[in-house]
Amino acid sequence: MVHSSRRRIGNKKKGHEPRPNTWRDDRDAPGNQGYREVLKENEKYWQFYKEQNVFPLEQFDEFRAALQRDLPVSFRFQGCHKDREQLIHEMENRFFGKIMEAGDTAVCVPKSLPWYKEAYQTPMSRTAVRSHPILAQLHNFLVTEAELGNLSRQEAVSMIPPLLLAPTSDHYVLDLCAAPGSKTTQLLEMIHENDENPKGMVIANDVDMKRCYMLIHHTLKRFRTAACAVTCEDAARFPQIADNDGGLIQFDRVLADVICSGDGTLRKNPEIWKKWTPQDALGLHRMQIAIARKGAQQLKVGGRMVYSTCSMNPIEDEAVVAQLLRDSKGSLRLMDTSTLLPELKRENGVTSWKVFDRDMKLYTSTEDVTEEKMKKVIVNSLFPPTEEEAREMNLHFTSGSFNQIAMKPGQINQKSQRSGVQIVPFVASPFWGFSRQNQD
Ligand SMILES: C[S@@+](CC[C@H](N)C(=O)[O-])C[C@H]1O[C@@H](n2cnc3c(N)ncnc32)[C@H](O)[C@@H]1O
Repeated sequence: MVHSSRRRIGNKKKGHEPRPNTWRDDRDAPGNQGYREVLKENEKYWQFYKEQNVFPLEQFDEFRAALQRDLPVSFRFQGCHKDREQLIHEMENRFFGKIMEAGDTAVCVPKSLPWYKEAYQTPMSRTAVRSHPILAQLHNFLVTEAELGNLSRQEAVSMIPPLLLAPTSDHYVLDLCAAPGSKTTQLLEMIHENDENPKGMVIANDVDMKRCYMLIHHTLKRFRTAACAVTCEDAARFPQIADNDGGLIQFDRVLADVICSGDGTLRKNPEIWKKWTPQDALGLHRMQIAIARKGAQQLKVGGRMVYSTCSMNPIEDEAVVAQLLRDSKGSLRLMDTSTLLPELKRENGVTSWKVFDRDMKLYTSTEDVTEEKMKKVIVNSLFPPTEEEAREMNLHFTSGSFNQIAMKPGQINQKSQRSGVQIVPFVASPFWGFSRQNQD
């Protein structure tokens, strides 16, 4: 199934009224105290992350407190909007001065992110913003501009993968797990940045039909473009696409913002507090590898892929990246991304981790598995590489924030030659992408 966003926009009914003056996700609307009622505790979660070494133990209390705080409000002005600077100016003039004059110490003026100057963040939650008299006016301004397609409300970490991919107007981009589409929009903005009719395009794919609908009718409706097609396919089986001359399209950029346990999104998805166990990640491991592998197969020689999740769990991040590197037999390599977005604070990835099941039983290898039903779950690729293998892979480049993979000549599989590919695994926030070939 392929939808052209131009056809969709062309069919838009005349006189269509803007949606109500509210963010789409209304869980923190007055009267709905959903966030408040959730007990922000999960002993297994804390124990699991204490064992994983993804950050120094002395930072544990800070980590815990950060996850228990409300999600900060963040938004970004759309990259290809001609009047972007003027709009930013208007926002600052109309609201920021008034907020500072009010002298309320509990109020924080949104600040531009050091690594993305068109994006803003305030540590205040949406509920706090909406209940403050001046900030509520700012909120209404943001809602209106979002409806008009001039800005996107998006978590700050979610903005990073497209920035790392940095597509240009002639790039073919594959967004393998795209819905609801905040990164798809950002990628589209980037290919439109200096070109109203770019040669390149974004293929936005998601396996979930309802979420594809949401991507088209909620997200893409605000962005007029003929440079996007939406497909509904299992990313692990994404087909090879032919161009007009029958040649197979290879993508310049691939985003693998994969399905994951979402355990880095506790502030946005509080129900995870109640139900999270280490088993969530175990069940997704093979799918994540399959999607990442398909993305790498669709990548052009010299292209770049970002693998990202919204989990800090090494099983969903480093273990997947390590297996992808093993499978690539030298045709992919991780790149040090420290020169990209230099103002972004980031941590090195880990090279060693522990494998626990639902009951926090520790496995050191597949030989520890006694239960028959766990034999398919506890597989070799869950376990950390040897020190030597980790060093050869540059696995430490994978990071609590993100990292890249560069590329050297080689083969991904017997049927496709690749070289010069870059992969950027992105950890601790939500995202990834891929596609399917005719082969296996
Ligand atoms: C983390 S969300 C993607 C967020 C999205 N990239 C964005 O920025 O808005 C993961 C998405 O993967 C989709 N998904 C899950 N399994 C998939 C599969 N096998 N193939 C393609 N998409 C899949 C889910 O429906 C979900 O929309």
